[in-house]
Amino acid sequence: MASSPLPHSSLSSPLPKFKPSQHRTLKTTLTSTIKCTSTNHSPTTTPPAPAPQRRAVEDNIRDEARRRIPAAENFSSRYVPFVADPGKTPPSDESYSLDEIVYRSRAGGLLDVQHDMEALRRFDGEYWRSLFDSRVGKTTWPYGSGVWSKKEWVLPEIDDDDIVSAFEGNSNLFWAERFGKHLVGMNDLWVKHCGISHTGSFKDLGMTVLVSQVNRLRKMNRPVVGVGCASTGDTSAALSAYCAAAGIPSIVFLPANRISIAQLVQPIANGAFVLSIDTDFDGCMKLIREVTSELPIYLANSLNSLRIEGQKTAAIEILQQFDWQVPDWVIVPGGNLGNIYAFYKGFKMCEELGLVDRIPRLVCAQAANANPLYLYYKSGYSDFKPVKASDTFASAIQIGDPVSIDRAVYALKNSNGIVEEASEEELMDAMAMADSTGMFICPHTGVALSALMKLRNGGVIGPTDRTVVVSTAHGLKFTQAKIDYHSKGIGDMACRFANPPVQVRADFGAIMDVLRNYLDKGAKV
Ligand SMILES: Cc1ncc(COP(=O)(O)O)c(C=O)c1O
Ligand SMILES: N[C@@H](CCOP(=O)(O)O)C(=O)O
Repeated sequence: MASSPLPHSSLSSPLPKFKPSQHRTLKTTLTSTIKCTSTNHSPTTTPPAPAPQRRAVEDNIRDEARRRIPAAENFSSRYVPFVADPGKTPPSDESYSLDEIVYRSRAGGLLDVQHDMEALRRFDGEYWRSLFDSRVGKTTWPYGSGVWSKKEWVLPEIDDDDIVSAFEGNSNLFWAERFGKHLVGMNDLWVKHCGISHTGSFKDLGMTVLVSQVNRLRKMNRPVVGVGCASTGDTSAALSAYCAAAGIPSIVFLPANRISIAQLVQPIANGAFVLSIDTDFDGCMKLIREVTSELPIYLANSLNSLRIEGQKTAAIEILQQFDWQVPDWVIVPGGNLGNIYAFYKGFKMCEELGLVDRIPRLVCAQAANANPLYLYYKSGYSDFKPVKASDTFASAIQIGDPVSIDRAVYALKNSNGIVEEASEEELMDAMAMADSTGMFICPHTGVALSALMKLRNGGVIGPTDRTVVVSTAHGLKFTQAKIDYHSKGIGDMACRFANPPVQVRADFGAIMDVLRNYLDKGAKV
């Protein structure tokens, strides 16, 4: 007999209450071997009850988490105004609980999620490294997620039961052996495949956090009837999937005819209310900001600093995957510019909490057709002007007025960072070259790889520098761009690495002729 879907309200059944004396530490199995730096803090060692091999039919991993005795640590976080220039800006006492619905400071600036670093510092770097390492590759709710395995640094106060997760994160850090060796003369080049994920982009990392918090707010009867975003495709895909998983309405504003078919179909399939609007992304962004200030629709773009908290875990994951060794360079394609700051924040927290002793240099890579940050960088950060972004094959970063410009500049200045740009031909050639070495990347990753090639050619990045290129979306979302390239169907582009299929008659002789010709040209057998 088919069972009826779980109504959303059934998720809000009250949690068992525990007396303070029953509280245990974060990861009881670990604490006996890990040093705690506080003298007045004494982690206990009671191991959790082993999970049964077969669950009763009415039991599941969420129930298991409900039975787990919660941690006693008082980790907390709150919104504070984002301070772009600590030297010039006087400290403010403005702050907000994460349970408030607020996206901007009183002065109209960006917000940042600030963690109680003193509380986190009560544990040393070795403690955090071991805790995070112990959670990788498990199915324990919610730590099976690469984001929630760092829960204490993300949203420490959310109840496990409110979390909406697809066990995102833990993405592959791919050793780009052939691309590195043959195309840029490097032996230590890596691609962090954030796009090989639940909805095919890094947006899942931020969206699990934002939608979980919305889930919590709705259980608290806060006025949130739905969640909305403007999108060039990936944000809307992630928002609609996580909202659908939680039974929360989602509303997405898309620039008409400017996103790929694969991206358009994602929110449609996940049941979002999809508005296709006759403007570009910047126009959609302006409209969603106006709408969310009028209606009880929660804003899900990265202007909302909750998103950054999830996205920063990709940086922590990179360090973890290198066994807590710090790479020299990390190259991130940039559009609305939340992600470059997220990477900075993840690396910086690891440094501040003693997991590593330095942070990598960051590179933000933009499409030349949508390059406001690049132009600002080239002006010595003296004169920021939004641009009218032109069409680009890297359509998800066709953004001329990025909301996180201040965050990006902060990240770059504090990591001795660089901004590079790539023309349409450069980014498409880079994508084709990467694909020919066994990857299947998106055009935005092509932008990042072209930046790498330029910085290698200019001698800025050395042959032995350990370098990570962040791949932001799955290549399968951008098949039309690849088809156009490989069929040499792009005006003014040589498409030097095109590999069009050969049309041949169904005839043995004809096929042998074609194959001999191919082998004579030097195909390796
Ligand atoms: C595939 C892809 N790459 C890169 C970016 C740029 O990220 P950000 O807007 O955080 O700079 C986006 C979205 O903007 C994206 O969808
Ligand atoms: N590429 C993004 C653009 C919006 O970025 P966000 O991080 O501010 O949501 C998208 O996929 O929509």
